[in-house]
Amino acid sequence: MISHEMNGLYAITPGITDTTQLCEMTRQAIAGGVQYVQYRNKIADYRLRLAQANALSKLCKQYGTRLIINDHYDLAIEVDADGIHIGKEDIAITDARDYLGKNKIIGVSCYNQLELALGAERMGADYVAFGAFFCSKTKTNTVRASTDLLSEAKKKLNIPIVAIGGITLANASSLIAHGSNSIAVCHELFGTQDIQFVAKKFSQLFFRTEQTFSSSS
Ligand SMILES: Cc1ncc(COP(=O)(O)OP(=O)(O)O)c(N)n1
Ligand SMILES: Cc1ncsc1CCOP(=O)(O)O
Ligand SMILES: [Mg+2]
Repeated sequence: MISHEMNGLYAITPGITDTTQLCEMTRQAIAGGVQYVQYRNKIADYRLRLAQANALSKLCKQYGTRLIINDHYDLAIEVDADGIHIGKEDIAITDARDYLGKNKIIGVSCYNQLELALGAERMGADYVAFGAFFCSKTKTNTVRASTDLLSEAKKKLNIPIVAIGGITLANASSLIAHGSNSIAVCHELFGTQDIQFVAKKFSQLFFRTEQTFSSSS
């Protein structure tokens, strides 16, 4: 387990087959201030996943942005990504750690369950993710998480918290204010004409929310 400050915008890539387009969209997101990129593609076959993950790995290394691979620990190793994100249908945390080693990031989906998050932390997760907080256009089979859960989790966890699911520029601030260190976004970021602009707007929310906190405390 590595100790790192997880902060800011976490981009979840859209499931598209055009690798050049995927890289250009991701490059724009990084230019707008994205701190973490998650390669998530549920429709690609092995060859396309490998090609896309390799291309994103090169891109992220070029800009010093962390790349997380969704689901596939073997792909993360293959492309020398910074870590993986796993959920309830994926590899166990302890097995992932054995394969990836102590220097890689392991993120774990905890849906709307604090108990899962406490267990994930004990097993060596580097961050936990809660959600969906809102209705997601990207993933429909989700459970709903609340800001109360975020506040409770903030008190009990020592590792960073990521919020995900239907997050927009209009609803993100309340998640940050309730203790989310990072917000993971797909549609609101990649479904727009000006990805760089939207990424910048999301990134500014962190700065503003933190400023509001420190000036009022
Ligand atoms: C940051 C982040 N949080 C949650 C998820 C969802 O993971 P999972 O439950 O394994 O579902 P899939 O994404 O695999 O459909 C995530 N990918 N990233
Ligand atoms: C992977 C995942 N897990 C819960 S919601 C979601 C999708 C996030 O994408 P969007 O920001 O478009 O809702
Ligand atoms: Mg998964």
